[in-house]
Amino acid sequence: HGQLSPTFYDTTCPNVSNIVRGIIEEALKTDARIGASLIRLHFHDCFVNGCDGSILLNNSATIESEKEARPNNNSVRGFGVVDDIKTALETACPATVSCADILAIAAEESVSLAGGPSWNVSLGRRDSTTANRTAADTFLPGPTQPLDVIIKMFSDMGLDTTDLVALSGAHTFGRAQCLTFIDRLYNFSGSGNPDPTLNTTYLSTLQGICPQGGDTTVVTNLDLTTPDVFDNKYFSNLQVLEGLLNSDQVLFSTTENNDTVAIVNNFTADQSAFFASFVVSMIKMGNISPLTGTAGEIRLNCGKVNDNSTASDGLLYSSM
Ligand code: HEM
Ligand SMILES: [Ca+2]
Ligand SMILES: [Ca+2]
Repeated sequence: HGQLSPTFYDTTCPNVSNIVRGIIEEALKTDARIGASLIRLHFHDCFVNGCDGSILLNNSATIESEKEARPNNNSVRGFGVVDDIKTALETACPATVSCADILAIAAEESVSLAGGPSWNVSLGRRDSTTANRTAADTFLPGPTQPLDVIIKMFSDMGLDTTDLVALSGAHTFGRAQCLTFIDRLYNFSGSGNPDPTLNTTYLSTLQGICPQGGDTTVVTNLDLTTPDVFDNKYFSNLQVLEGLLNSDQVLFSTTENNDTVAIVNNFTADQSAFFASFVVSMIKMGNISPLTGTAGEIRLNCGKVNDNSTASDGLLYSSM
């Protein structure tokens, strides 16, 4: 994927990163969670037909929006901020920066604004003219899926176990709804009991937030220690059985012969090792099947495919 390059917009939109950063900074003033929501959009874009902005398309006559796929529906958020970024970029550099690249840049700026690493984002992706809801239902991992299945889903995307553990570290910030982990609190794997790999104090806290028969759309912090800071506390939480999702805790509590435990221990002991791996893995994830060159288009509105008939319609009518 040598087609992508960190200097792609250097002459056509030299300020692109600062513009994206400025809008996220503004949004963070009223929504501490927005950075987390934005990086998740990039992940859910890249795992479905590659990093092509497909997740941003709304339903239309030709589009079955990925927004309504099971892992996304009533869950992914941040579309308004993406639109604000797009509007600002259309003013600064019209028809130049793709929506797929906006997600990649927003992911990096969000991590860096939350205290995590900065990196040079590879750029030059173009936007799809299609979406694939079935692929979103198929390829996005779920919080109750077994570790071996999640490992396989990542390896199908060219991401190894180190990438999986590093990228899971994005759960160092952001929120999750009760419905994504409530089985761990009352009826783990149909046992009628809580998950034994859940710290009992944390269990009581979570039972208070998510009572049986209560509103399962209530959200809580993915990282109970530093909920809005991008750091390695996510990994130390796993060591004391304070991972929120089953898919988080199994990285440490797995009884299979997986190398994820050693990686969690390494990232707990050494935050700079986590940051370095995270950057490598984000660049790898951002390289999944991009559209480049003249493939796809630069969408003018991230929610819909360009209407290429408008110009010729105008000509048609004026000549009549
Ligand atoms: C390893 C497999 C993964 C699973 C099973 C998973 C699952 C989930 C679930 C269930 C939620 C909560 C959704 C909700 O309650 O509405 C969530 C949130 C989140 N995920 Fe993941 N995730 C995974 C990997 C990743 C990766 C690779 C990233 C980014 C690199 C990521 C970033 C996030 C962030 C930042 C949030 C919080 C979003 C917000 O607050 O709006 N996740 N994830
Ligand atoms: Ca996509
Ligand atoms: Ca944190």
